[in-house]
Amino acid sequence: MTALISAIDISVMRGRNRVLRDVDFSISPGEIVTIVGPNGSGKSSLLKALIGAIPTASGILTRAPDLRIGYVPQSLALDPTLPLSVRRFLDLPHRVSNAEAEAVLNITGSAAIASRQMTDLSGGQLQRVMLSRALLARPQLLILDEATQGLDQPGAAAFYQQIEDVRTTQGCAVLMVSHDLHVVMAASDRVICLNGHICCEGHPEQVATAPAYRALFGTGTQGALALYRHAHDHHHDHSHGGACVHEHEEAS
Ligand SMILES: Nc1ncnc2c1ncn2[C@@H]1O[C@H](COP(=O)(O)OP(=O)(O)OP(=O)(O)O)[C@@H](O)[C@H]1O
Repeated sequence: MTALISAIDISVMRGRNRVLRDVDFSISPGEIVTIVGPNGSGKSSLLKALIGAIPTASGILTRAPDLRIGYVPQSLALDPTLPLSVRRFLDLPHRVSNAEAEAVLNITGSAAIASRQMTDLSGGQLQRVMLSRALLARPQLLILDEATQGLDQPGAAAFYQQIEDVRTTQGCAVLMVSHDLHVVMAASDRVICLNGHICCEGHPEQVATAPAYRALFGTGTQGALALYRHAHDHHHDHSHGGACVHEHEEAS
């Protein structure tokens, strides 16, 4: 199957710093891939490099010709004094027909809130509206950068379920950055752990049972905290399929 995006050995500079090195990555049509990693580990930089928003410093990056990408941002800064309904929001930056708007709002279960003000929406409703707008592009690849920030755990789980449904019905691939480890593990085909480089990747089940993953994330719902204290003192096995060869030193 031809990859939508493929990266071989890429590195990325932000200012004078090399924030990503030796990254091999590809995503196939219909696949759900999640990137996890500590703050500052280069997750957003990788997304931006993959879509061409920032340059790569070395390596080979290939995107499928005319690749259609839908993007769901982390959050949205809205002027609370400016009236803006959900329906009008979908017209930004390009006007869309009522039929198109209805179709995407139906997909995300947001049809009932079409006339509501954007500033009155709950966090979960807002994410669904932003997902609706991303779907207007009829994306082959949907990209979400920490799209569930601010949602509680049930809210995040429901949103990821929605993403899985969208993948099934729309047939798009999904690439997302997330901190909700316990919920994304269930919803992803492949998980990539990033910390300036790919430290570990594979199918969630394989990654979840790998000793290195447990050392990174712990086994309980608070395991995510371990990630932030992760000391990268390990060797790498870049083969796909979840094998993580780590000599890991876990703080705490
Ligand atoms: N515009 C920029 N100019 C210079 N350095 C930057 C820029 N954007 C990010 N960086 C640096 O690049 C590194 C990676 O940042 P990036 O935002 O990709 O990480 P992240 O894993 O997405 O972090 P977080 O989880 O905190 O969102 C960080 O050290 C950050 O300070």
